[in-house]
Amino acid sequence: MLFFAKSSALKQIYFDPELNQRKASLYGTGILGPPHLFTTLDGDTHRALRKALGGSHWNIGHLKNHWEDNIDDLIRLFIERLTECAEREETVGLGDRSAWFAADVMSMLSFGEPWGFIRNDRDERGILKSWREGLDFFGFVGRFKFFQNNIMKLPGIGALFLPKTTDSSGMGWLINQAITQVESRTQQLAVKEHEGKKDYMQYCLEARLNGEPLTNVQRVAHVTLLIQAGADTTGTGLGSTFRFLVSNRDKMKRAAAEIEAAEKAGKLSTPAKYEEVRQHLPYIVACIKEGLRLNPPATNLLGRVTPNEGTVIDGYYIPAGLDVTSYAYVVHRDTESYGPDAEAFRPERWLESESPTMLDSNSFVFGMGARICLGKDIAIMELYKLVTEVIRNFDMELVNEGKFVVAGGVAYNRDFSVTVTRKTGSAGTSNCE
Ligand code: HEM
Repeated sequence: MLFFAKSSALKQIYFDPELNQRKASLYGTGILGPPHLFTTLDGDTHRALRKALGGSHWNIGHLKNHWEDNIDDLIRLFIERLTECAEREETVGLGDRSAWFAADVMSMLSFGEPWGFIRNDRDERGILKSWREGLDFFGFVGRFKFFQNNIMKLPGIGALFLPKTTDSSGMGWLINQAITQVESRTQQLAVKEHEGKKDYMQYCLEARLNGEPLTNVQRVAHVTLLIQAGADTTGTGLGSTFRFLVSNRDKMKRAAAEIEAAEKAGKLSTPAKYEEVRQHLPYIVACIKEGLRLNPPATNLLGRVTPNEGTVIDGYYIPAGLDVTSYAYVVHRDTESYGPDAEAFRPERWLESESPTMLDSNSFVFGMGARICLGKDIAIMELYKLVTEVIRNFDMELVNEGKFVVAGGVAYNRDFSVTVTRKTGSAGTSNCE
């Protein structure tokens, strides 16, 4: 695989239709069931599937109209739990807690109700722990095709490594839930139309691929994908943004001052709405962009295959049939795009830039082109709102910076913890890990 480290290669790799006719095989198709959007390699098949499953319900406008109030409820609960931590003077595992929040949002969007990560103050059913424990293995199998195509297919061997739907926790339980919920909703729909707000499982059940409903296995694969793609990715973006701010006191001070000023000017609801953050809190938005730039949660090799006649990327001729990729963690540190201090957490760069749209268009956080993340607007809404509300309500002191861990193409924050003090009302520092 050829790896391109400069922003200048991104558009050629990810927007050229010829290059996007095929994803590279290390996307690991087939380890956990049938190909879904992310693991479908062929460009035409992907296009049809994306047409079937995409739509305006993924856009910010729909989220604002249909889901923002529900996300607000989860944010209130998050703040309530954090306040209890402050009162008990405990250390808060803010990296994990952020991932719990994102997992609650995704379970709510997928099935209509959150699974209770925040309410019950825990990694519900050990889903995130199980996800993280599986990453190295899935990374290994995705890259070592011989193991995937031969060893994994030996009788009884695959079952040794893969989650089981009879498991009472972890990924096995998640898949079991997807199967159960898809089955029971399908039975309900056979009797009467879906009533009330449509969740994302419902969109999946209503999707038509070339005029036909998805098969049952395709439905289950996509419902499972919603949680897998949207929980620990957004959770990592949240955790990293918090960690960079807590570790850079001057930046945190500026962020807090911006929120306070907007609050005094009467520009913020409680919790702050997405649109208010976008319009009135540019520094908070810049902090989030900078956090995602330095700690991109989906640090995968997003390989594409060069076409039959070969191609030119970033001035180099690349022959046919080669895997080519960029890599967010590295391309986000390209000094030609971000300047000599590209390694530094400096949100100001997003505000000072003479060409902010160029900076935005070089961002590889969510991928690019036809395969760009479908859940981008969901993630951005969560980030804007939760980062604002936590900083608005709490002073935080770093206890343990922890580690940004990259495994199997995604990343998470391990052992990042803080103490929190409520800004208004009863103060206290706080061990809610
Ligand atoms: C900060 C959070 C997130 C990051 C950094 C992220 C990043 C990415 C990246 C890099 C891709 C792959 C692009 C490629 O293969 O070229 C992707 C695909 C995808 N993401 Fe996200 N994502 C995030 C949140 C979400 C959320 C909340 C959802 C909601 C379900 C989601 C759903 C998906 C789906 C369905 C795909 C496959 C799209 C396709 O191949 O057509 N993601 N994401």
